[in-house]
Amino acid sequence: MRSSMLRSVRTALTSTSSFTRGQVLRRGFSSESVPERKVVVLGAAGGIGQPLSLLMKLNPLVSSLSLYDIAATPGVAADVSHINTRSEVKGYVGEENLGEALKDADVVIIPAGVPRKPGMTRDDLFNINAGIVKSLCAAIAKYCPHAVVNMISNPVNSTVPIAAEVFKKAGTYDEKKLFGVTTLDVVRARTFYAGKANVPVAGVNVPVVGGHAGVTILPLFSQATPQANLPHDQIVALTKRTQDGGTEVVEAKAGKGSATLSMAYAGALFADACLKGLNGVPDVVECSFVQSSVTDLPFFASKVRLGKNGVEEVLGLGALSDYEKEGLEILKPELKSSIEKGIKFANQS
Ligand SMILES: NC(=O)c1ccc[n+]([C@@H]2O[C@H](COP(=O)([O-])OP(=O)(O)OC[C@H]3O[C@@H](n4cnc5c(N)ncnc54)[C@H](O)[C@@H]3O)[C@@H](O)[C@H]2O)c1
Ligand SMILES: O=C(O)C[C@H](O)C(=O)O
Repeated sequence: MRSSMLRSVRTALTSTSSFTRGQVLRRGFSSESVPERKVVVLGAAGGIGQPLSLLMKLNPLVSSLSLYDIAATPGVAADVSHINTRSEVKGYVGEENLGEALKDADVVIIPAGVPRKPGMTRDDLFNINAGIVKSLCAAIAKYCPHAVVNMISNPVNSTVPIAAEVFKKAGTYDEKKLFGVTTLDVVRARTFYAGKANVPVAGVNVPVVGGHAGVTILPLFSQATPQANLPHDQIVALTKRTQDGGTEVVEAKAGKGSATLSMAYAGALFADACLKGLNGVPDVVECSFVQSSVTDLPFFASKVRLGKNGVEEVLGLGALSDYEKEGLEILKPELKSSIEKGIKFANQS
């Protein structure tokens, strides 16, 4: 999946046409049958939004790219629109234009909201971001109720349940179409594991389950491929580094926000997987925070098979090591309370 996306990016950068015949054939489409797909980025002028918009502009599966923010979108859209790739770009600014931005969307990506500063938890963002997400989701329910939603805004463990409640109230909830984006945890786990195992990162995969905050992020290094049989103390260190990956970036940025570039990469990777699923590409599997019955919690991140309707199958956890079983029990109370906080907020007003 990753190599095909890199291929797509390379092709987009080197081709004056939207996508090459070879690429179209590799995806199993005739050039006539590549579907039109509209992707919307809400918060497109932000630290994540800008590079994510760039990466979506490079994605040949996108035919229409709609960039929305409360400020500065016209400049971002004008800039990105000059890139000679398939999609037509439009920029929208201000709430009065949100409906037009969302209309006919296939995939809506939401990186709108404030990022952390050193010393903050993701939950400290709740007070501001919960309201932002709630109003954006109300607009999604109104203007593009069938779109696949990729939630990036933190705290993901609460913003996804908020979105679900907003959609339920509007009568548009489809649990197959709501995703919390946890791909950055997988990206980090792959990178850190490859470093420790001394294997080429391109061939590494590591499932990451649970949620997206601190101990709720549970990388399953026992299932990492290729197997490296790392000693337990190294697995513990890798787990901790993956759980604290966001904080590592927040501290290094020293007050200037959180991960933006790696997040844009991860967000583009996940949106690409959703588009492939919608287009009927078989065996597209990514980890994501979704409505789930894998544990006793109503939402949980695990491997998910993506298809024409969004989630095709939520996959189970597989065999866990004792250390991972312990991690699973540790994460449940925090994840439960973050989910409940989101549900309560959404139903308050
Ligand atoms: N899921 C993840 O793995 C992950 C990773 C990194 C960051 N994040 C989260 O993503 C969010 C954005 O981070 P960032 O660094 O891009 O922040 P940022 O402040 O640089 O950008 C956020 C953008 O959202 C816009 N915005 C605010 N309210 C809006 C609204 N009502 N409608 C549309 N746009 C609105 C702002 O104008 C700004 O352009 C944060 O909540 C951050 O914690 C999540
Ligand atoms: O750490 C953060 O606040 C941003 C994001 O959730 C991350 O994992 O980088």
